[in-house]
Amino acid sequence: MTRVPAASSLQPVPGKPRPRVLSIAGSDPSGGAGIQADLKSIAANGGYGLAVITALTAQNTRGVTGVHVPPVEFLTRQLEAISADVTVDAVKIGMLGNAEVIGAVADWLGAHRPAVVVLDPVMVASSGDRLLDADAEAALGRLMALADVVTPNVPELAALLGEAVAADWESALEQGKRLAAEHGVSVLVKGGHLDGDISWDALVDLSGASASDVTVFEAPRVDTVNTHGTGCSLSSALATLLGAGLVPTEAVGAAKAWLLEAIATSSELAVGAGHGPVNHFHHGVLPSARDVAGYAADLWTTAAGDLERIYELPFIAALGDGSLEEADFAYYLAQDALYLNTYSRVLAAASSLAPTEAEQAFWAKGARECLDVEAELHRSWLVGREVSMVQGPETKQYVDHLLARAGEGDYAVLVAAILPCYWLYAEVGAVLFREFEQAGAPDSHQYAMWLRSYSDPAFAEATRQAIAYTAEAARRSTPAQWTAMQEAFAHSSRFEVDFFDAPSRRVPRGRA
Ligand SMILES: Nc1ncnc2c1ncn2[C@@H]1O[C@H](COP(=O)(O)OP(=O)(O)OP(=O)(O)O)[C@@H](O)[C@H]1O
Ligand SMILES: Cc1ncc(COP(=O)(O)O)c(N)n1
Repeated sequence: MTRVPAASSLQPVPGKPRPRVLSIAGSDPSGGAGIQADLKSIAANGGYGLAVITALTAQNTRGVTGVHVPPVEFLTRQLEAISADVTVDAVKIGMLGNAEVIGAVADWLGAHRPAVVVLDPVMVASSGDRLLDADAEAALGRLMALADVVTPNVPELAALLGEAVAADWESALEQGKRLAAEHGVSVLVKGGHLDGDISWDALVDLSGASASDVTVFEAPRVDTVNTHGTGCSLSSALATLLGAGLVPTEAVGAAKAWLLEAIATSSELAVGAGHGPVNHFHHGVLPSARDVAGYAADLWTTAAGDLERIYELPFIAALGDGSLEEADFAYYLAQDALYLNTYSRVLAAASSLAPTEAEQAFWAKGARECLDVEAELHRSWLVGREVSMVQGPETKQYVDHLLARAGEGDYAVLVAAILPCYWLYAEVGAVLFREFEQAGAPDSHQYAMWLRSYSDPAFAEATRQAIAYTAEAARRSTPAQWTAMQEAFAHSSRFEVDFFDAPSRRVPRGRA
């Protein structure tokens, strides 16, 4: 009977379907900002885009030559048509034009508020043209009360507070904190309009979902004129990622990373002679959040073959029934301790490359725990035993592989290489422990303590998280990266088999 299930119980279950994201904004016929940018941004980030148009602009990359706001009754009719039929997961609000439009959107939100509301308080285009009547700025207060996150740029921040425009990043951030406190809303302060080599943004998060109230995001400033629609694109990506279930800091981090690449590759497009658009589809259309489960399932297919081989190893059979020679076990644990020391450094490398704070903290915690386990192995098992502490060939090839992937600096590929150690250990540990219990958990079993440590629920939970992060990295990867991830995972998975087999193959046999 095989002990390898068709799907691991640690795999992520299919997540939310593709989030349905509604943009309520103005039209930009040049396609770089407004509704047109929003729909591209939503699709690029894995959402399904809907659009209700508040206003038409006549504009191109050089500026706005006209604004037409259709009768507000028709705006309400569009909004009602959507809510009568579609469940909206997230809404992004952009250009509103005048106070009457703001009132209509606020009324609709009051009655049909989706779970996520991102408000980009568009006032003036980057060309300097007004997109909101000056006397309507105060009316935005009503909408802010209905939003989860407001995303002002530096001039908009000043206008919303009735203060002078911040001259530097520190003052802008202070204004962001004040705006958040005044309106009880999270604020994403955008520093795109400031000078300097770094383009700063910060999330002042009042949702309680983040580790801290203020998270600062920095990115290199791209030297380009193609910044038309960056604010529209960022807020739509944010709404999409929040709609997919990411926590606010993760959603901002992922949206900003995506936008940075879209700005950096904008010269691939040749649209207009002024401030050109960003390259929304630099990595194509992302698979939906639901597809994360598919990536984990693909990796499992690779791991399952190796797991089958692991269960057939004499070492595992003897470990399971307690008949394993002590010298073999000691050899295995000594190699494990040696392995864990390097594995800890590799996890620390993953932490330093991680795209989100949650992942950074997760891998750093793992790195720390490896050292604790290594120390415990020395204290409890290896003390007093005559064991060689020289890396065996199987250990060496495994850690060399991991260190090489860490050196390459690609987060997605590195976590794919890291994963089999969590996953296969958790699976093997759970099966051996279950069989030990089924055999009546005999007191005479020499390795019961080891079996218990790897069937620990906390280790299973960490494994579940590691799988989820790797699958999420796969979702965001390019096809070439995904191939490299599969390769890195397959190598590590194979090295796991060799690692478990090493005690039986070591030469000379006898004492460890
Ligand atoms: N040259 C740049 N290089 C890197 N990131 C940038 C650059 N310009 C803007 N950004 C980023 O783009 C996002 C939008 O910032 P910005 O402050 O320009 O907002 P905005 O004024 O609302 O945008 P828009 O240009 O659409 O009006 C922010 O995340 C900002 O950091
Ligand atoms: C319809 C519409 N909505 C928003 C913007 C702001 O974008 P930007 O400041 O990049 O011009 C715009 N120009 N047009």
